[in-house]
Amino acid sequence: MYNLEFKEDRPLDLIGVGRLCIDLNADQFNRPMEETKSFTKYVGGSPANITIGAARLGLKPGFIGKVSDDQMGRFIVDYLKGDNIDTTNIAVDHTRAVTGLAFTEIKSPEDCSILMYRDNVADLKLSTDDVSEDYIKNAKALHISGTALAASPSREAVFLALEYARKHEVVVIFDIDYRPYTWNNDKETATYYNLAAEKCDVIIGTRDEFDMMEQFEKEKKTDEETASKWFSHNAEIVVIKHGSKGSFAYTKDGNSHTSGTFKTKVLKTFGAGDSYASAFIYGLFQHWDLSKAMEYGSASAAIVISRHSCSDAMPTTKEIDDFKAKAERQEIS
Ligand SMILES: Nc1ncnc2c1ncn2[C@@H]1O[C@H](COP(=O)(O)OP(=O)(O)OP(=O)(O)O)[C@@H](O)[C@H]1O
Ligand SMILES: O=C(O)C[C@@H](O)[C@H](O)C(=O)CO
Repeated sequence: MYNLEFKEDRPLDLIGVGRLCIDLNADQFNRPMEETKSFTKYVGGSPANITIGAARLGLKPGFIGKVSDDQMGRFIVDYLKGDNIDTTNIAVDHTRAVTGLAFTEIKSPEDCSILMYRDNVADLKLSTDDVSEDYIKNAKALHISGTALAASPSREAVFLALEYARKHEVVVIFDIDYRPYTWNNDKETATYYNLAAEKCDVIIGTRDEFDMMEQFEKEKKTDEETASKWFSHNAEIVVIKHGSKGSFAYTKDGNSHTSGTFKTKVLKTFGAGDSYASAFIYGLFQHWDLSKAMEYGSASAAIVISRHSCSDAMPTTKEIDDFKAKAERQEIS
């Protein structure tokens, strides 16, 4: 089992921190973006997606972020309000910064990519002035996304939020969320990721993302070695995702868990990580054992990758329960 203490008397369950952007998902599938004629607009940004997913499952989330002072910024805030997400700590930029755009390309169900426009984006202008200690101390958990560490002043805002969270015994969940195009070089990336990850209680990432974080080590680590490294800091749970092969989770008490995947009709692969994370985190809030939380994450991911969007596609508990009841399991391969 794991040792996470959520302070149950606090009004907010989970505060997301970081990227609020717009996904523009290709309407014409199975072709390169050069041939795409139209896109559908959705709210995007990994931390936004995870927060929306948590709200869809019935948690009470908040968000610390910054949006552009235009129609896109207002679209994002209105959408979050529609999911009963507290938006009181989403600041509006006044420097003419823009909303990040994530154009998605669906060449085939297995060959999807994301073209991200990230210059002068409002989300990376989040500053320490936008981070409220009172807001954070009223939450059970804080969820941070690694990409928010990519540039100042967002970087410092995240570290301040981390400090407040640790001071007030707020559980910190770190989704590595490594997006190379947002960073200047690998060494800088790993430096900041390590400084943040060392303070977190739960770390979720793919094997490649952990390899990036651990690049200063003498040699590449196995999943077990990765877990034990982060247990030597503050981690209670380490989750390592392996795409269609499933996921592995480790707890500080030496136990490990594996989860296979659910068979699904894949339309696009992106969104798997965010939907997995939101449902896994929901499971932690229910104090489920890790295998059950991982299974919930896998089911949520299987639903979302069969749909066109990420945020809009985030399922409710009923949708996940119905899906699981009908789906066939593919054990870990
Ligand atoms: N093809 C698939 N079929 C069924 N389930 C899948 C598939 N791909 C991923 N999943 C599920 O989603 C989870 C997360 O996927 P993955 O390991 O690709 O994370 P990620 O790289 O963070 O995702 P994303 O593509 O959203 O960035 C997996 O552990 C698995 O449970
Ligand atoms: O995180 C991003 O900026 C891209 C997301 O908006 C997109 O939905 C995705 O890749 C989800 O994993």
